[in-house]
Amino acid sequence: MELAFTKCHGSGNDFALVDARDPTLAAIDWAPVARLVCDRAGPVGADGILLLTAGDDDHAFGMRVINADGSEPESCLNGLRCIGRAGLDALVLDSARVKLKTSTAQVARQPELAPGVVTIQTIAGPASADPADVGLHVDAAVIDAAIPGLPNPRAFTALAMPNPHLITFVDKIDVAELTALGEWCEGRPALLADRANVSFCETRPDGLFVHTFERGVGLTNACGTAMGGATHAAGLTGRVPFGQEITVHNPGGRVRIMASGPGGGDRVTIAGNATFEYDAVVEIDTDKIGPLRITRDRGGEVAAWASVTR
Ligand SMILES: N[C@@H](CCC[C@H](N)C(=O)O)C(=O)O
Repeated sequence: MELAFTKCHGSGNDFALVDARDPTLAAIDWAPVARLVCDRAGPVGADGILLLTAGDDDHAFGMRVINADGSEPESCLNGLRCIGRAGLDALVLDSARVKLKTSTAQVARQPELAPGVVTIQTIAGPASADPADVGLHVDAAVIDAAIPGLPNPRAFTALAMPNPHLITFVDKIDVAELTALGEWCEGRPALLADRANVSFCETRPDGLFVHTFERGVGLTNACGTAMGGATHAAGLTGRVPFGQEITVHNPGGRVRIMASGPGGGDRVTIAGNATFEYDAVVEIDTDKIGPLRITRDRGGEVAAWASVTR
């Protein structure tokens, strides 16, 4: 098939976004396509595929995400900004309810965070520390505590956003340590029914810095559900008050986040870039991907994002 997509990113977390509102596209087995498209040695390279899907009576449109390894997670909040932009543009809306795999989120246009940087706000959740929601085989919620059976003694907070996250606050992020733990979780240990995204976070004067090893992907420039989870975890552990908007820095950029806490239904509100880099087509043939043909260059947006101070 000839696959038409928009290459996009939120904080450097990059995706091939496909308008799959047509039911014939929605029915495709996207796992092998994601593995071909996301391969960094191939013509595209991405952290995942985003599918803009048709809405229903309660939602203007929907989002599916396929990780680079072909697995389909419950959510992706950097991706939701890009899907939000695509859906709002397609339906000529300023805000919308969006259907995710197991939850509902809201998206809305925001003033540009810098000239030429399209900016979208997402509201998602609820964040849950219930171990059953996280797929963590322990007896009670884990909030800033060591997890028996985990090969890392740090104090973690385990959250479902609703995808599974293990979050720890450290003085200085050790990427080798983060990678080792992320890879251990990828091994489908009995402790974690659904694997987990792992994040190491540093506190900063204006907020947090979060680096994530993503389930089904590996180390990424940013992970929206992880940054939202880290802000919620910062509230649960008294590091940042619930209801306060902070800047969350990441290796790919920064976003603004507010975690409501229980009083606001444990939702996270994130505002950040939804940058479209180019539109293109590629031919996909079972286990082969053809050369990339760019149909629209969006270099102006790439440059606008590059000029944003980190
Ligand atoms: N990058 C995403 C999260 C994508 C899903 C994740 N890899 C998982 O498997 O849960 C984000 O921005 O939230």
